[in-house]
Amino acid sequence: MRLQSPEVAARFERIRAREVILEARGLGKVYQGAQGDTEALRGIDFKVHRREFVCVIGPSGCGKSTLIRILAGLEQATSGEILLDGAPVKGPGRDRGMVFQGYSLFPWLTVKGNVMFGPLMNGSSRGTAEQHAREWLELVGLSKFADAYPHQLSGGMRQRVAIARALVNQPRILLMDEPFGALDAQTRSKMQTHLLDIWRNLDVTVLFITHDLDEAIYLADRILVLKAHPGEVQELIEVPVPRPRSPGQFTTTEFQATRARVDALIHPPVEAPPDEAALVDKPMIRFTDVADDIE
Ligand SMILES: Nc1ncnc2c1ncn2[C@@H]1O[C@H](COP(=O)(O)OP(=O)(O)OP(=O)(O)O)[C@@H](O)[C@H]1O
Repeated sequence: MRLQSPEVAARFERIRAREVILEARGLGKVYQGAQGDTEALRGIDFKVHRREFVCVIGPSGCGKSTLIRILAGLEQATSGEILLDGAPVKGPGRDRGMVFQGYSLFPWLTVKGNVMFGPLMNGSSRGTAEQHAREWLELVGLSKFADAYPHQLSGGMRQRVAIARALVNQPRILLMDEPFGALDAQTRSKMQTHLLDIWRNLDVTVLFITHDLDEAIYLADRILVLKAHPGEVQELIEVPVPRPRSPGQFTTTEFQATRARVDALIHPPVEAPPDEAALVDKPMIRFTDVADDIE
């Protein structure tokens, strides 16, 4: 079945024609610990183009967080390198904005203060920092809450502040590590749509880690599927769902077929161990004497 419509194929042609912003070359990471070494990543190669939205997905322990921490310059690779705009990443920098799952806002600063923090640290005057903070808070729809403190906001609002705080420095790339993972389903869905709206209006490339297949397909141009032990690239999939995206697309053939494909990669069928059939016939241990009638 042909899944990519001519329009979507043409869109990927255009993306590929854009410059490469981020490139991983033979990236590897081995953690050394008292219990021995853990190879978290091995031979990771991929390229991300300007204004592309790439989601990273994979089973627990496949090295997603390690990868994003190396991209952020918070962790050193043991082999290979990361190039941002062609230059090797050697440490943290303003060219990368980070949004994590945990609300990493400063609780003692107001919403505006949190967003102004980066520009002030980078040498902007108070006036300029405040003006930029106001612009970004307007973009994320939080102008009215500029003087509120983080504890006065809902989880979704706090993540919007975190996005404004990351974007105010005008990074080349936004690195997002399960940013909506702690939100309830409804808020999460609103935040996904909100993020797409923001991204559409900006010259920013996004690398977004998630556990959630639907989230990855809804947001991404391409999905980088990793496999675990060690973390290696399994596939880099072009999402055939047209843009602009809307929640109504969740039921489309393209969406469902992509979902089945990624799901099969992440959860390959497991062969039952030879003695599993015997287990099924064993009696269950009972922890209750009450209400046999529920059976
Ligand atoms: N600081 C560390 N020291 C030793 N081993 C580590 C460290 N951080 C991660 N690891 C190991 O590296 C591997 C990859 O971990 P990582 O947290 O990057 O995976 P992940 O895909 O983000 O996992 P999850 O989806 O569960 O958050 C795992 O086996 C993990 O135990």
